[in-house]
Amino acid sequence: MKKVLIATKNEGKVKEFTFMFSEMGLEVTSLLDVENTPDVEETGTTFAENAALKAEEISELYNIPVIADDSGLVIDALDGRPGVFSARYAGIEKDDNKNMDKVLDEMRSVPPEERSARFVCALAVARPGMETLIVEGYCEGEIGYKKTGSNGFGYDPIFVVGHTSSTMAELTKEEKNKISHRANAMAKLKDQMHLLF
Ligand SMILES: O=P(O)(O)OP(=O)(O)OP(=O)(O)OC[C@H]1O[C@@H](n2cnc3c(O)ncnc32)[C@H](O)[C@@H]1O
Ligand SMILES: [Mg+2]
Repeated sequence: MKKVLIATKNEGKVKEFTFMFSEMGLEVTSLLDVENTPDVEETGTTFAENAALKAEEISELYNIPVIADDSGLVIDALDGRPGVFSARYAGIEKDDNKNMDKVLDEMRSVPPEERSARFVCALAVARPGMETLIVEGYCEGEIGYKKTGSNGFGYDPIFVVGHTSSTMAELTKEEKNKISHRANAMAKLKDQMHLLF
């Protein structure tokens, strides 16, 4: 089975990419499987810039095609925060619970009709000597009032999926991998995969 290297150290992402790429007959490896890989500095101001930074640095290092994901939660009532700072919103320790508590606290007096938000996922495919390909996927929803559900990862327990009353963390992995921002970005990548691997 052909392998694809995802330039991520996020276990939640690795599980979802493993599920979605296996449907294309591709096996996933990630930076969790490789010793002493660099932490790429995410100095970009957009998800796409950060995804490209991660994919290009790792592709250059190993001289192979690499995919990277930069993703996060964009909340309208917080002027788009946490955005590209989603991982470290409550501090550099990247604690999902603290991140969610900070968002719930900042949103505590925001009325129901103003709690709209979206997940964004930018995927970058970097190949030695070739132009980097970028696709983006989105998932609309709103911020709940408490953490509900135990599936998924990150901000899933406080994100109520649009037109449903379920949080992303209440969906099964099959359901999430059909409607998420990551699934929507993958769908755009799917018809180009034969060119890449
Ligand atoms: O950079 P890599 O190594 O991929 O790992 P990371 O966790 O730092 O990843 P990002 O920089 O892309 O930050 C993503 C943040 O957005 C959150 N996030 C991303 N996708 C999510 C999803 O599907 N559900 C919930 N939260 C998500 C996640 O918890 C992180 O806090
Ligand atoms: Mg990161």
